[in-house]
Amino acid sequence: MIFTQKLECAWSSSGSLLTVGLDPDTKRFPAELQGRPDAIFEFCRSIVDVTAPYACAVKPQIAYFSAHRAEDQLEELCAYILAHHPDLPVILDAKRGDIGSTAEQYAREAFERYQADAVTVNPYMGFDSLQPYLEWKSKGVIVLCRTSNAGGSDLQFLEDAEGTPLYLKVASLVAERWNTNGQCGLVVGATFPDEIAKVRARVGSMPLLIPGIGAQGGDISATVRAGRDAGGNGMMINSSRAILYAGSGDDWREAAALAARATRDAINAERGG
Ligand SMILES: O=c1ccn([C@@H]2O[C@H](COP(=O)(O)O)[C@@H](O)[C@H]2O)c(=O)[nH]1
Repeated sequence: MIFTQKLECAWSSSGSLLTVGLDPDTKRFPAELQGRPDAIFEFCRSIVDVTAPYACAVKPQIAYFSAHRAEDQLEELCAYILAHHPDLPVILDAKRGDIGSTAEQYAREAFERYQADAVTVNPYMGFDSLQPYLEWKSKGVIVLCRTSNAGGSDLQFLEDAEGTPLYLKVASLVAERWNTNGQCGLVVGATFPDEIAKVRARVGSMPLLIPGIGAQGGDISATVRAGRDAGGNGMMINSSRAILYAGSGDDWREAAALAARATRDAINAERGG
């Protein structure tokens, strides 16, 4: 099954647009995991098990694994998710971007080593830098467009001679020229709901990965109003820290599950789902 089909099935079976972000910060782990060599895997595995009923996808952020020489734990985690939650899409947040020959290796890493369903990529080296990912026809390629951080405006808001900002040029390029196989999505931050609406207006029903609710303070209602597609779906709304670290005591699993459920419900309240 190709990524977009898997995502549509997940939206429908879970009734959720929430993506649970896996940003395992070892300093914030509960006491029971401190000092364990497999702590990163065990933390993420538990989080996935307890939040999966409330999620349409999970998004491991690769830096939290590679910084701790824990790529093997990411590999094991992705294999675990595939075996135990086969209907839950895995979006590898790597934000890759490099010349084609190197991109081929990054694509293999994402789709073969980690078996991810989709990967995030940076468009600023142009089409040939994304082509190696697009050759994996069954996989999703999610392109940075209007990122959630304030500094994203430094470049993404630059306008061309007609007054079109760069992020909208990216949205149009992806929708009209690069998405020939229907496998692309865009990253648009929840901290910029007006821009989410402008992107949605340009790209039809293309899936949007929307980080920035929770710890970054993005408004859930404004995000859903701006980003939903004609069918009330179209979004993977990510929350990482607000779910992962909702509790720090013995009840950390239950706290994460409750936070995920509450976030799903807040999203659905606006969506009418
Ligand atoms: O524009 C972007 C693109 C990606 N991210 C990633 O999403 C999560 C957000 O974590 P929170 O704890 O929910 O703030 C993190 O992995 C970022 O690398 C983003 O925030 N903004």
